[in-house]
Amino acid sequence: MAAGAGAGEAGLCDAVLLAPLTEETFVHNLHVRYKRDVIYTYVGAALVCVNPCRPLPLYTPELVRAHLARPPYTLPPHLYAITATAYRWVRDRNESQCIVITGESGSGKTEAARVCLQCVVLAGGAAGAGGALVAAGTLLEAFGNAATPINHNASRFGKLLDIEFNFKGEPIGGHITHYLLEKERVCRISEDERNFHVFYQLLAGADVQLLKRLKLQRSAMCYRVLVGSCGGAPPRTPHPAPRPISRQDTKHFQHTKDAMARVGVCASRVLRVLAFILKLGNAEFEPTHNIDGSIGTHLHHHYEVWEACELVGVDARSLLLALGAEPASLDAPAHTPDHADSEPGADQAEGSAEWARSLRDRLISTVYSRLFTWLVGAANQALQSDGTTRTAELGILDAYGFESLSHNGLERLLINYCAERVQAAVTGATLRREQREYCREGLPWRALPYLDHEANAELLDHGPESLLGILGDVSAKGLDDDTFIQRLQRKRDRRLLVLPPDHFHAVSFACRHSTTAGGAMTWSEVAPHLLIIGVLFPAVNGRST
Ligand SMILES: Nc1ncnc2c1ncn2[C@@H]1O[C@H](COP(=O)(O)OP(=O)(O)OP(=O)(O)O)[C@@H](O)[C@H]1O
Repeated sequence: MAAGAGAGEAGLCDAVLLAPLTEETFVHNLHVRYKRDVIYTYVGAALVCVNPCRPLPLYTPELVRAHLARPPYTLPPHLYAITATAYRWVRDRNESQCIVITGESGSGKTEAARVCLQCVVLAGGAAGAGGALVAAGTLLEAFGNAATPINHNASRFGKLLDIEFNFKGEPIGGHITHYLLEKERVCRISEDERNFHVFYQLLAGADVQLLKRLKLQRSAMCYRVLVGSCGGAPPRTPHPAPRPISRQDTKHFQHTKDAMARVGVCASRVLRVLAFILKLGNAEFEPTHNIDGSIGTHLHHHYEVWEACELVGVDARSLLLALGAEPASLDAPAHTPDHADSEPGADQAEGSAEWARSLRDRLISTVYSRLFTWLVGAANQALQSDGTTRTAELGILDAYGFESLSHNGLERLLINYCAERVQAAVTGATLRREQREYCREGLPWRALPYLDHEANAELLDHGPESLLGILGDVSAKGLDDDTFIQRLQRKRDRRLLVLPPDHFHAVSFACRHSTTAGGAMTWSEVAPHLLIIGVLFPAVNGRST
């Protein structure tokens, strides 16, 4: 460590130099620096960044060049220093590297990943795959990010970007691996959230002709999936408005279209699928008692379904049959009683309408998730190296941010679990490495007590009696949520608080988060998520940081 590093700065540039090193002194040091707009601080080989929540003049090509030209730790702490160090290992030693970025939602991970990418692209020179890498990032941000109460640009998927280099250190291609898109969002948002950015961009940025071709209205209020409500029937009266479509959305629509062109995606096909989702989301099903005494499901807004199907070449009658709505009910006037609850068979009728709604929601979220996967595939195709021999890779992992919202379902539980696992891997690796170093050098040291992330993660994933183990078992046997909650109750663990009938709290590194066991967690839904867990973490753990 160069003694002069950070000279003239407030506080200490490396928290390792703090004496005594306690949580209070550590936070105080960050605070002192933050007040002077110094957002970066080293902790040994790791870097802590405090989100400034406003643009700072910290990112220039000159600074990238300065960090590339100087050995590590000779300039004040910066993300460029971490990236330049990793880059030099790739270029000079042909050793693959990975930068792992963690933190809770809104802490600045995506911005940090952008800064790392900017540094790599500048370091590698104008030649190569820099443009395609940036375009792929823009595209996935439009389709995979959304505004939440915590962050107006929250990533709703995990992303590992592997940048491939040739022997000269030029980026020649790359590969994106995405993890668990929060697809539930497509059909269910709460009042203070937005759906994925691209929907608002489309409505704001499309010209009149395009809107007409897609049979869309300009206002987001016309689409149930863009209006904050926790699922259920669409609002009959105007709902509290989601954040209005902004001029930013209009501008970003152009960037998204440019990015699609850059990665070779046909924008018109993609936009038709988006319109299909918006319109099908408006289909509403209500229980009906037919004149012949039978019970059925009546479809409202059937023109939306017709138009939606026309856009993507799907047979509307077959789709409605699959959803459980009789095609006859499209034309024939159905009798929808005002007081359906009091009629015999009301439960059964409501059940079939509910079934149709739930199938509709699953369909649109699955279509969106497949569209997203297809876009990632297209981006990867565009990022394929040009045949030049790749010598090493630099990975940038922008994992999920921990968050606890008013309603947390299965997907958020898994997102938080991923954040926990990444945190456990990072803490374990850094602390273990420091301790090994102390031992190797024969230095006297006192073991530091630290939060046991591993135990928190194991509560969720270790063995058949873990939370996910029980969930998998219950789902595989087709048992209901009550059984799931009862089995959790039998588990005695101070990190788990079960609140019947349908809630439980699990402790994590960030806080205690409440999850609702919200029905229909079938094995077919749970299994792919568990598979992701099996794939993500060996990949992260197996790399050097
Ligand atoms: N280095 C920075 N400089 C200026 N603003 C920043 C910086 N880092 C983050 N921000 C601001 O904070 C916001 C949230 O950051 P970001 O989206 O990167 O968080 P995140 O950790 O990726 O969140 P999530 O896990 O929800 O995706 C950004 O939109 C930006 O306004």
